[in-house]
Amino acid sequence: MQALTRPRGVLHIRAQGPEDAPALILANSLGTDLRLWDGLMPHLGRYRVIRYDKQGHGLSGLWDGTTLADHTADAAAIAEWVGRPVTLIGCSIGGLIGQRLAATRPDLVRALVLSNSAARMGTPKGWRDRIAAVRAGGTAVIADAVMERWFAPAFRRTPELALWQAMLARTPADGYAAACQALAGADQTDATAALRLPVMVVAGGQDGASPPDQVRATADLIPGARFHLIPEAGHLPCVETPDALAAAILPFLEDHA
Ligand SMILES: O=C(O)CC1=CCC(=O)O1
Repeated sequence: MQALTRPRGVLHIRAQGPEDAPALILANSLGTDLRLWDGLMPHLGRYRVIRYDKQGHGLSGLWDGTTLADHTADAAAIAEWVGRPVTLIGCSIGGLIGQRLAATRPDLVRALVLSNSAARMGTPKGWRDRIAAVRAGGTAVIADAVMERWFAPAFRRTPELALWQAMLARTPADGYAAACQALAGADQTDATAALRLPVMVVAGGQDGASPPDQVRATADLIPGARFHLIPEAGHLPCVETPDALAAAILPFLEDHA
């Protein structure tokens, strides 16, 4: 277990792979911890891969965490700890963190992979409603509805669903609400349109949280961005279709990481 000390708390990180290999940071979605990427890891053996639990999730503490800037500062600290420019692969809010990191600290980022992410996600009212629900009853009360947003019907019939539901239900309400607050205030549209680095964008054809058209629209903002649709995937292709995700992104990583 590894801890990265931040000025006001500690992040749980996990670094794997050859120390001098091209470095990847994997940034999680809302309500998940670094196990999100377990299915993709066997495909990333030739890279130095750093995973982490976002503030308020998994084993990491919660101190700021209510703005996208707070979460981006954590990602920047991890990239500085790595000591060389990284490729950030971000899922959902993790992709928003990547967009902001590339916009504000281009010295730290070689390339970006945005999985099921967009320059702006959801609506402020939608996030406020979700915050109210988890503050009143904990993350367990939204777990059934969120599983429908995360996963395509075929995956929802597997026994594994219960494990992802448990991960969400065990996310502390304060940490989850803080990240929802960050999402409510996040709009990277202009900054993302100004990005000039290699970017690959992946969408899931059955994504109930960030529909493919919205993901595609974000790819269209960025000159030269590659776009790939995984028709059978929902919001978390790294969980549902890790082989298809790897097949899509490995050539990009080979070119740019
Ligand atoms: O839980 C959801 O609705 C999906 C999601 C939105 C932002 C994020 O990171 O996950």
